Amino acid sequence: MRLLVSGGGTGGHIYPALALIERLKQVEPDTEVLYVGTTRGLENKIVPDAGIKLETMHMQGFKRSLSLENFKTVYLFLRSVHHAKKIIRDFKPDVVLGTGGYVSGAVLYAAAKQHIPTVIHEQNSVVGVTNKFLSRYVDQIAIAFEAARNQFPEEKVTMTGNPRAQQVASQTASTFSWEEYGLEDDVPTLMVFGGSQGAPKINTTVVDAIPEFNKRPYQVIFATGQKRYDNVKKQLQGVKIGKNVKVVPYIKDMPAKMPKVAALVSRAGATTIAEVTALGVPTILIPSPYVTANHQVKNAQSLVRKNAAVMITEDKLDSRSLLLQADKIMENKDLRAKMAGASRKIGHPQAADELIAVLHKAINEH
Ligand SMILES: CC(=O)N[C@H]1[C@@H](OP(=O)(O)OP(=O)(O)OC[C@H]2O[C@@H](n3ccc(=O)[nH]c3=O)[C@H](O)[C@@H]2O)O[C@H](CO)[C@@H](O)[C@@H]1O
Repeated sequence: MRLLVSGGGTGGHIYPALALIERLKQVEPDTEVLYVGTTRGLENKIVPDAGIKLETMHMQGFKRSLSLENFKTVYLFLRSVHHAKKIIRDFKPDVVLGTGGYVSGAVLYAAAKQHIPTVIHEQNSVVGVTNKFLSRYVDQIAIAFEAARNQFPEEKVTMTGNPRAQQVASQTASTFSWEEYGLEDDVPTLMVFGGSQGAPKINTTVVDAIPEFNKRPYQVIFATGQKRYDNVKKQLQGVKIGKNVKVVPYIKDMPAKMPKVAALVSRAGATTIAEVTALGVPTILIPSPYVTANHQVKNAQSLVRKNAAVMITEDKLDSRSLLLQADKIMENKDLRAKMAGASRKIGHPQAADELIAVLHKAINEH
C-alpha cells in the first residue's frame, strides 16, 4: 500500500498515526509511507525519529475573533492545498489518512479533490474542527468514542478505537527497568504528565505535593512537558526531592513504560485514554479546560462512568485533592485491580488492525 498520512500539531494527533504505520508495515511489509505535517508541530521531531519520511507545510489556525490574521490563515490554507496537490501527484498514494490538526485539513481536502480514496480518524468524543470540515469530502471515517458517531454522516462511520491502543497492548516482554530513572522495579509507580506538552496547573500542583510524595510508600515519575521543564526546575529550587520521586521533561517510548505503572495522573487527551484503557491502567484524569467544547471532560466521563478512572476538574485541583486520590489508589491494590478490569473493558486493543481494514474499504469502495 502507498499510504500518505497527515496529522499534526500535538502528540494526540501524531502518535495514533505512527502506531497505524508501525502495524501496517508489520502486516504489509512492502508498504510505502509519506507523512505530511506542519513546520512547527511536534511531528518535526517524533516522525523522523520513527524513521518515517516527513514533508512539512507552513500553516496556522483560525483566530476566534474576526481578525486580519484570518486572511493570512485562509491564504496559507489555500497555498497548502496547492502544495498538498503537488505532493500527492508526486507520491501517488493509494489512500490518504488524516488524523487531525489544520495540516490534515489541507492534505485531505486536496486528496479528495484529486479523487484519491480518503479516510479520517477522529480520536475524541467531540469532533475536531478539521475533521468536521473534512467529513463531507472523505470516503470513510474511523472513530474512537461512540459519542462521536452522530456528529458525522452515519454511513461513513466505523468504530475502530485508536491505533495507539494496539501498539501499547501488543508490547511484550519489554526490557525496560525503572532503574533507568534511578527508581526501583518492585515499588508501585505513579506516573504523572499533563498531555504531550505538559500542563502548568498540573506542574505547580505536583511541585506543591512533592514534600508529601517524598514520604509515600510508592514512587512517582513526573514529566513536566519538554518546554516547561526549566520553569518547573525554578519552582523546585529549595524543594527536597526524595529518592522515590523523579522529575523529567518528557518520557520517551511510552509503550514500554506504561505497562509498568500502577496508576497514572494525566490530562484526558484521547490518545492517553486509548493507552490506559488498552492496558487497564487506573487513572486520575484532570481534563484540560482549554480545549474545544470542553471535549476532555467528555472523554474523561466515559471512563469515570464505568469506574475505570476518577476525575479532578482543574478548579478543584490542588496538592490536597491530588494526594487524596493518589493515596487512595496507590495504597489499595484491590481498588487498582477493580479499576484496571473496568478500564480494559472499554479498550480497543485491535484498533490498528481495524483502521487498516477501513483503509482497504476506502480503496476498494472508492
Ligand atoms: C491541549 C490539547 O489540545 N489537547 C488535545 C491533544 O492532546 P495531547 O496531544 O496533549 O494528548 P493525548 O493524550 O491525546 O496524547 C498524549 C500522548 O503523549 C504521550 N506522552 C505524554 C507525555 C510524555 O512525557 N510522553 C509521552 O509520550 C502519551 O503517552 C500520549 O500518547 O490531542 C488529543 C487528541 O486529539 C485531544 O484529545 C486533546 O484534548
